[in-house]
Amino acid sequence: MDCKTLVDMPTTPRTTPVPGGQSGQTTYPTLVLQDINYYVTCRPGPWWKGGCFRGKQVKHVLQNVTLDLPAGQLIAVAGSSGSGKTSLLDIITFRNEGYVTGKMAYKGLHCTKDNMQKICSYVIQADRLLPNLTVLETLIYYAYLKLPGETKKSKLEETVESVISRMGLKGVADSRVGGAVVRGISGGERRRVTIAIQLLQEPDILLLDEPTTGLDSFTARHLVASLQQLARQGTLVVLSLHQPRYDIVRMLDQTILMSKGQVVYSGTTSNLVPYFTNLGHECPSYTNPMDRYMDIISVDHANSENRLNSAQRLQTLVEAYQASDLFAATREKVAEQMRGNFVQVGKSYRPSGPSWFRVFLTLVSRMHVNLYRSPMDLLGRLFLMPVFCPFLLMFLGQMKHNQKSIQDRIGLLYQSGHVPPYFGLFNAIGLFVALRNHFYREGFEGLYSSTTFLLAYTVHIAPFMALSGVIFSSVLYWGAGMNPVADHFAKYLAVVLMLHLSGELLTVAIMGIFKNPRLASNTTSLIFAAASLIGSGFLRSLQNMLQVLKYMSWMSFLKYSSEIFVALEFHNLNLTCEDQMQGLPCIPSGEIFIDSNYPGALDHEARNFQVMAAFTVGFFALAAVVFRMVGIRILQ
Ligand SMILES: Nc1ncnc2c1ncn2[C@@H]1O[C@H](COP(=O)(O)OP(=O)(O)OP(=O)(O)O)[C@@H](O)[C@H]1O
Repeated sequence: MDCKTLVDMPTTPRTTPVPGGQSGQTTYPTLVLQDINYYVTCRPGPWWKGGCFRGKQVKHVLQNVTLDLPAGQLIAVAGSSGSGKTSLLDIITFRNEGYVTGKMAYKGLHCTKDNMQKICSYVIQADRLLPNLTVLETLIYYAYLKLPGETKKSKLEETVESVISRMGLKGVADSRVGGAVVRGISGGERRRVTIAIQLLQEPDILLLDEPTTGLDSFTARHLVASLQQLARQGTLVVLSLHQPRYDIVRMLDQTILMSKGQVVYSGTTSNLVPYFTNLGHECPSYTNPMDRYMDIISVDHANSENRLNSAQRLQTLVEAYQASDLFAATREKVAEQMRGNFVQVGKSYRPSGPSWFRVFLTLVSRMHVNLYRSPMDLLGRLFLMPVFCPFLLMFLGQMKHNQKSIQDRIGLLYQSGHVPPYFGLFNAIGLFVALRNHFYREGFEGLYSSTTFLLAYTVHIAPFMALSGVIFSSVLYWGAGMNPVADHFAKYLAVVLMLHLSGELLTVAIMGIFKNPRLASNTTSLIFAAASLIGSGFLRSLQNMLQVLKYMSWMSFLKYSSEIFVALEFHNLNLTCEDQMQGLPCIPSGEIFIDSNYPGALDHEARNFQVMAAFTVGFFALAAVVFRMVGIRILQ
């Protein structure tokens, strides 16, 4: 197969008319882009070479891109790395970071972020799926998140089944998706699941960024064939491709060739060879035309002479395209659509999505199932904190009622205040990252807000946290022989639970700022250490601290938990003086210890509980604000 067979390729029969089309003439809806220019600002060089001190540079990523993209055809945007393919798809879906000029319209309506989010689905390069769910479960959960609230269960399952068979996933419907750590379905199947998710809502426009990257030739061909079929059913399918193989090129109805942010060719794939041959760039026999044309439109950076020659050739090709009849026809079509003179198909925007409550329940259920399916994660969340108790008990044993036991009690209370938030941190670092990445993708699609996500996360961890906290507190409290009053134990447990939850929520908030989990972990550890140093009073008496540190200690949540712990443990505690150290006064009762080290702790109990609760709620609010302000990261 070679260039000749590509010329002979039949052009797509466009037979399905849409309402309003003139008889005998097919008028598929078209997405039109008019004079799109895209600019991004970037630093000239890295910061360690002084980039921070030089002014930002403006990069012209896309230049005067005018395209008409009709539905019903499989359209590919091809070009070498950095040619602007992803940027073009980003602009269509309003995911771009920089500044855009130009116009975009679909079905007679100017495109806005809101309406494009509703009619357009975007398959990014990476597959972000929860590894422990099966293919069927993944799609069912997405159906609950995407389809209108009134959709009946039977209809929802029918939709999922139809998408599964369209994407050829029947054989793996009950297989685990898997990921980097857990073995699951193949990479190609994962790609198809990602695409299937986007088909649940039957989008008008489906964009795919390099969907064949990393796939073997058979899987890639199968995937593109599925997309071709989808396009034939009337969907506008645009995919970006690096350097497609010949069998894939043959399936493409339209090809857009890009280089350095400029369109070098846009038209039918069958016209590709005659077009370039006319320009004096023949395609030798037995050559993949896409390889040939990709070579001639790329800028060769091997040396300055090659660079100059290839850049000049590119410029000539761009000018030739802009002077061609092909481009004139495109401009005319686009201008006509922009004038609104074409058939108005009407607003086919989807009905509103599911209710907030349905989305919330779906998220909680999905997070639970994902956790239950991973025994190690589940065991870690439940038992890592309690496993710490035997070590503490081995070290302390049953506490006595003598003078030395004061130090033991301080050590025990110190650990009681530190272990729960630190294990909250470990849990968040281990288990939140995958969910966060998932949220970035789904949040971008507008499926739910950051507050809904964080609320679902908090509700899903609550039972595990409660069980883990109850085991930890019971073993430590009764095992070490702390103040044996049921009421005191209940209050101790409440503080442990609040500390555990606060630690996890603060880590989650920090992970909203730092993408890198290790950086988030270190930052949160530092905050905990600082809070302990200035607030707990276990490392240094609060009475002897500098005044400024005393003021700062009010900001430490460990100040309040420590006061509660000390009041609970030392209240009504009688101590013997038999082991009194020479030169040191005997402390015969817990009240004396409280008065000299934590004055007023007994009276402040209610206030301390309220502040602890406020910190817990505050950390949740902080996480919600951070995720909202920092925004949803674009993860390709
Ligand atoms: N936000 C941005 N900041 C800086 N440069 C950017 C930004 N977005 C795009 N670019 C630059 O614009 C050019 C086109 O990028 P784009 O990702 O669209 O290319 P591409 O054709 O999709 O490449 P690839 O095939 O490697 O994914 C590149 O040189 C890229 O560095």
